[in-house]
Amino acid sequence: MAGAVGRVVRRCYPNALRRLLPCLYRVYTGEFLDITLCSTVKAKSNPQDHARATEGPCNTPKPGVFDLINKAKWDAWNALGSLPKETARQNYVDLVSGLSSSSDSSSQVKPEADRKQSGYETLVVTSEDGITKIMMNRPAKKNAMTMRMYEEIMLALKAASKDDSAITVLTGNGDYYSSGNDLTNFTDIPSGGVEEKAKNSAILLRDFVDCFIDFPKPLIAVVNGPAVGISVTILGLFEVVYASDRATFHTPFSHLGQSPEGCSSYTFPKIMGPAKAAEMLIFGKKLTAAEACAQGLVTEVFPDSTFQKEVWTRLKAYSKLPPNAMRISKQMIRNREKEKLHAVNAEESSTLQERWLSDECMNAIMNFLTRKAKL
Ligand SMILES: CCCCCC/C=C/C(=O)SCCNC(=O)CCNC(=O)[C@H](O)C(C)(C)COP(=O)(O)OP(=O)(O)OC[C@H]1O[C@@H](n2cnc3c(N)ncnc32)[C@H](O)[C@@H]1OP(=O)(O)O
Repeated sequence: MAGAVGRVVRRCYPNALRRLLPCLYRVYTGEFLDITLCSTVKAKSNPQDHARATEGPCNTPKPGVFDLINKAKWDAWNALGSLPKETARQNYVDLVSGLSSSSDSSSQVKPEADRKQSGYETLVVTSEDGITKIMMNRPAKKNAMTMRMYEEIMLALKAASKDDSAITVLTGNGDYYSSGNDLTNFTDIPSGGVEEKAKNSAILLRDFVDCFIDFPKPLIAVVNGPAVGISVTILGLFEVVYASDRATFHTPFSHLGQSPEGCSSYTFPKIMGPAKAAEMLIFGKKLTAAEACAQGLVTEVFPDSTFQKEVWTRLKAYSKLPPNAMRISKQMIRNREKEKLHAVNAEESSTLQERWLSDECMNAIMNFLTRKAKL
């Protein structure tokens, strides 16, 4: 496989790639590298430096998929790879010093005044008025979803499922809701090569979508701007989707050599009928908010100028409804579908694992990374 891809790369991108992406070039041409730079950058301010500093490279079995907290810790520890112990120790000391000074200052704040949950790097999570709001927070990158963001959304959902809020909201900071999967995710190749990368990504994708399938409380998407890829497909697993009239809905999987995920191969035909679903999922037709609403993917569209005000007023009213009644009603609507959704998720994830290794997919990603293509 690596040989075939290498031939395509050598033929199509002989100079640009050598100049722009030396790491990627070596990986795709078969000279697999341990890209320690990526691990080192990630290791900065990472609590797992503690484990790395005291115990050395990751040496314990990977926790199960539902053990989210330990799995996140394990992934972070494992990602540090061969970072020198001394560097890991120093990073850990820096992190802990930073934490203790910030906790000193937060003790000055009245407890009820600050409901913001810290510790997230890619999200802002707040809990107020019976609503937990999970906001994707990489506005300069159009809220593209990094591996870390997937992990953090899973942790935030897990926490929201147990907190005292009645409803949970996912939204984006800035002009985009989300541009979908961060395409640079594919450049951080482990020592096992692209096959291992594809396998790990498929596991993460499956875990991520499972969290939405199993989420027990009403889940609301506040789509503040354009939405692409996986940020669109998972909308079929939300109870309610409110959109600004600036939002668009785009699933360009064929353009990227990929295939649908987020259970959309099942939920979209159910929601909008097979013909409309095919236009989106096979041909990558981009829908306006009004079109998405007409097809049942979006609940209601609001003018952008009044979007936030109108939506949050509505949500605050909903959040005062009896929470147990809302959970039970959600279960009744969703539960008979759950088994099917988990099976669809497993199948979509394993199909994508193969797609990511295809020349079609690798070429599309490299075209984006070398600035030859945008959606
Ligand atoms: C565990 C793995 C699970 C994978 C699940 C499978 C998921 C599949 C998908 O989600 S498929 C969809 C993937 N997304 C894309 O292909 C979008 C790519 N981005 C674009 O085409 C454009 O950036 C845009 C149309 C979204 C916005 O264009 P524009 O308004 O001109 O802005 P910029 O392009 O200048 O973007 C600003 C800044 O953000 C970076 N960026 C935006 N989106 C992504 C992205 N998806 N991945 C990586 N980087 C992204 C862009 O490069 C710019 O960065 P810069 O300022 O140049 O450093």
